[in-house]
Amino acid sequence: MADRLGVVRVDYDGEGLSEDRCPGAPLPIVRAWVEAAVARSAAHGDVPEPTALSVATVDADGVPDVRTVLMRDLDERGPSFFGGLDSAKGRQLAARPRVAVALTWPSMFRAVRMRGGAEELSRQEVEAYFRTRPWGSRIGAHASPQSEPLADRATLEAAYGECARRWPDTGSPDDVPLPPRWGGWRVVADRVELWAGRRSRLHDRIVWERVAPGGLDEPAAWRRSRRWP
Ligand SMILES: Cc1cc2nc3c(=O)[nH]c(=O)nc-3n(C[C@H](O)[C@H](O)[C@H](O)COP(=O)(O)O)c2cc1C
Repeated sequence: MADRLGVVRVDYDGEGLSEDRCPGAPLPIVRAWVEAAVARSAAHGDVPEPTALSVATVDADGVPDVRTVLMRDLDERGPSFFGGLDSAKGRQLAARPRVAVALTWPSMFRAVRMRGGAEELSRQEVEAYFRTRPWGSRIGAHASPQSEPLADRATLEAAYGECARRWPDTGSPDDVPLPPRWGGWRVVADRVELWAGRRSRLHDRIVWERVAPGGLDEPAAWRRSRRWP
């Protein structure tokens, strides 16, 4: 049956999520779901960007904003992502370091949500990641004052060409310096939710709420509960 947008209704038929599969702290299962999405992407191609992370911030007027980035790391401290420090997200996070993020894998009937604080990554962490990026992406980071008004496409390409001439590709990770206003953030979650779609919209929702300081891998820091779908 198609709905009003012409979209065929799908009865989500995932394997669900039971308490006995959920550890006392969320990291192991979040990581397992990310790894499963990455593996599925490689095997079936129906999860095009398995680490695509929706990042919601709040502007100075309290109006929410959201965009998609790529999650680049995930450890007990939280997921991290990169972008321009003076971009809209960068300015919003500098003024109000609160964030909500979501990973969504519709073909797997799974989603993960987190909310909490955002902390800026150290220059060492940013540099270490920047050096792993392909030359063209490193040049692009220099060429683009992200989120600023841009007159036309030609201006962007001219800026890229100028940076490419300035820092030619030598095959070394040192050929392009880290742009001073390019950085990254880590989400320090105080709430984590896993959603597993099931038949007749009777989905499983398991929530971990922070009750004490500690990493995403420390059961003593979290209280786990279930939510109505
Ligand atoms: C799949 C996908 C991945 C993206 N990855 C990043 C990223 O890792 N970092 C980034 O700054 N922007 C990324 N973008 C672009 C952002 O969605 C956004 O346009 C940009 O960060 C500027 O957002 P802002 O003006 O709210 O700061 C990505 C977009 C898509 C659709």
